[in-house]
Amino acid sequence: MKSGKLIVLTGPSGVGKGTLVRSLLNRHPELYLSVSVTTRSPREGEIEGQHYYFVSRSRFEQMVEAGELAEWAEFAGNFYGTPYFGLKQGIREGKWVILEIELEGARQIRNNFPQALRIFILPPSWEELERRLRSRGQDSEIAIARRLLRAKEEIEAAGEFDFQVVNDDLEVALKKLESKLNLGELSGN
Ligand SMILES: Nc1nc2c(ncn2[C@@H]2O[C@H](COP(=O)(O)OP(=O)(O)O)[C@@H](O)[C@H]2O)c(=O)[nH]1
Ligand SMILES: Nc1ncnc2c1ncn2[C@@H]1O[C@H](COP(=O)(O)OP(=O)(O)O)[C@@H](O)[C@H]1O
Repeated sequence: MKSGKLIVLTGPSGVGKGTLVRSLLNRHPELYLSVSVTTRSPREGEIEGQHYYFVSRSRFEQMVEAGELAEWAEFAGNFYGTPYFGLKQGIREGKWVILEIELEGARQIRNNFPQALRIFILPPSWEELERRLRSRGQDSEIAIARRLLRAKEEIEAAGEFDFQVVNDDLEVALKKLESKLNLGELSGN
């Protein structure tokens, strides 16, 4: 894999990773999002193969044993992993592959693909992170509490990443990401 072609995006749940990635993908066709497998249940509106591949715990374990995942981790009671087939597909298409993954997975990628560019997304404040998680209105109180607990650990590890971007104003954060990734000007579409 050529240098700079693998991008890891990590940050606490609710910080806006998904929102940022969707905007980047809309504006830059050279980017490719790797779709993860997860044992989490689909949220309302989530589409199989687009947001995630939703699998059973036993299917996930099979994939781990068969060596089909480039990295995997447990997060807030569910398993998540990056299938090699998505990475390969993105590379075949000559694209920059983005992995939107949590901290443990990002650490595995650092060990296995040291050339990957690793970015950490920070919230403007703790209060705002909590507000975003709740306002998304997609998770139970237990799921939110687990995500907030994990968020503390993740934010403490932000310094391990190549650079950090604060997602306060969305457009400002997008521009910063684009400039760091050398993606050129937003087309505005
Ligand atoms: N290690 C790893 N983490 C993943 C993967 N896919 C998603 N995640 C992370 O798992 C965490 C939970 O994701 P999700 O349940 O969709 O919740 P959300 O981030 O709050 O929308 C987030 O930090 C994701 O970035 C993956 O393939 N591997
Ligand atoms: N810059 C921002 N300012 C205000 N709200 C935002 C911003 N970025 C994302 N959000 C909102 O915060 C919530 C969580 O965003 P999401 O992309 O789902 O986060 P993540 O993928 O990191 O869990 C969503 O309701 C989203 O619309």
